[in-house]
Amino acid sequence: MSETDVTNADLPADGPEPQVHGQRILLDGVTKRYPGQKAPAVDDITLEIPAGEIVMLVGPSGCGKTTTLKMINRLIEPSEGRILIGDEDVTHKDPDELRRHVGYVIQGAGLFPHLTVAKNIALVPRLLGWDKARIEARVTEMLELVNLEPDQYASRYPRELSGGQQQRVGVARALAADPPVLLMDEPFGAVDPITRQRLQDELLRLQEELRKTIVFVTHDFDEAVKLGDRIAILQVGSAIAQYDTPEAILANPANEFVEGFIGHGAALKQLTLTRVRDVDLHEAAVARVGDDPAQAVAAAEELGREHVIVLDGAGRPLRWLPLRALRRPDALTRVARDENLESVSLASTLNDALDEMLTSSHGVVVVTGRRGRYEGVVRIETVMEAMQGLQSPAHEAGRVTR
Ligand SMILES: Nc1ncnc2c1ncn2[C@@H]1O[C@H](COP(=O)(O)OP(=O)(O)OP(=O)(O)O)[C@@H](O)[C@H]1O
Repeated sequence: MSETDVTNADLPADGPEPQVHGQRILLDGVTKRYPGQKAPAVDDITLEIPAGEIVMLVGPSGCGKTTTLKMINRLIEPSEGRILIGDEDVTHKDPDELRRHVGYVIQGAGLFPHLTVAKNIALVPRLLGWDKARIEARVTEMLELVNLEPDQYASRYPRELSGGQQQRVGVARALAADPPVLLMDEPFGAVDPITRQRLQDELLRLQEELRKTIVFVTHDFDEAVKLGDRIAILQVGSAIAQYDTPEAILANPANEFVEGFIGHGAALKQLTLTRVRDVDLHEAAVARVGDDPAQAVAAAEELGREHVIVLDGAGRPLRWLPLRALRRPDALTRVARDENLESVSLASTLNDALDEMLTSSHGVVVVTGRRGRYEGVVRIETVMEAMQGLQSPAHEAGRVTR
């Protein structure tokens, strides 16, 4: 499967609440002093991370985000304080044992280059002594979970994958032993913006199913708003400037530091709070591979459209074709996939959709849903309308719903 095939599957909005598999994390008065440093890198942080939520740690470079994160799996030992996962104080637990139950994803995925994808994913289950059949089944399940075809990818080496695919394998590896907690340190920092947006969407889709407790470090406030159930905005020494939902932080920044961090264009950032699934999609003219081109043209003309979006047999968008390209009778017999087709998923934000439109200058992006199937299109007008709605007084007063 290529990068562009991968899109979100969305759970039905009215389905049962998925079970929470994550555990609460409590940092209780945690301090880290590095030898030879005058001030502590992390100074007495107390933070409760609720079970099954994504909490984003954001803040300027050097403020202590990574140190805070790495103390949770004791890659860095706290100097003072306690860390609880569930009800267990893990501050004095055997660190190797602890790390087998805490997934960890870093920038660039951190895969072992000399191990195949399957062996990378199997690492922790092997350390936990799972039998061969169980490990094999789990590797297949994990690759499917992150939208990589097991037959195609299991025996490859990391260098034979794109950056985005490597990052997916990194996530699969971190989840292989089904840990209740996942720590992610700028995991999508090294991939291009489009791949980054897709990986973010996939993480949200996974989280709908998995409900892990995820602590996620990022420099990028937009990423924090998109992914976070809550955001902790940190200042030097991991001092918490504000810890709240993205909506509350955008509506009521606690102080000047937070205001500065949010930066200008708060209205634009509000677009990050609105998902594509929350707006009315438009219908494009649609044709399927194998359809009669003349009929496709007639249908498009009836809708007053000059282009059709061609779908494959599984209903996934392949490419836009102008009507003049449909004059040949075999025009829809074989249609190649446009690897650069602008598309977003239902879980993407309107900000993502706007980004795609601005870089493509089409003014429209295709929306995909479950298993990458075509759902409709978002038009620039929809984004503009949403932006006007977000600037209304109700939103300024902070009554923003998600
Ligand atoms: N091993 C170390 N020894 C000494 N000082 C360190 C060490 N690791 C980090 N520091 C210092 O601790 C502070 C916090 O670093 P940390 O990496 O946690 O910050 P960060 O917010 O994650 O930064 P960035 O966003 O740049 O990755 C910084 O001043 C850093 O220089």
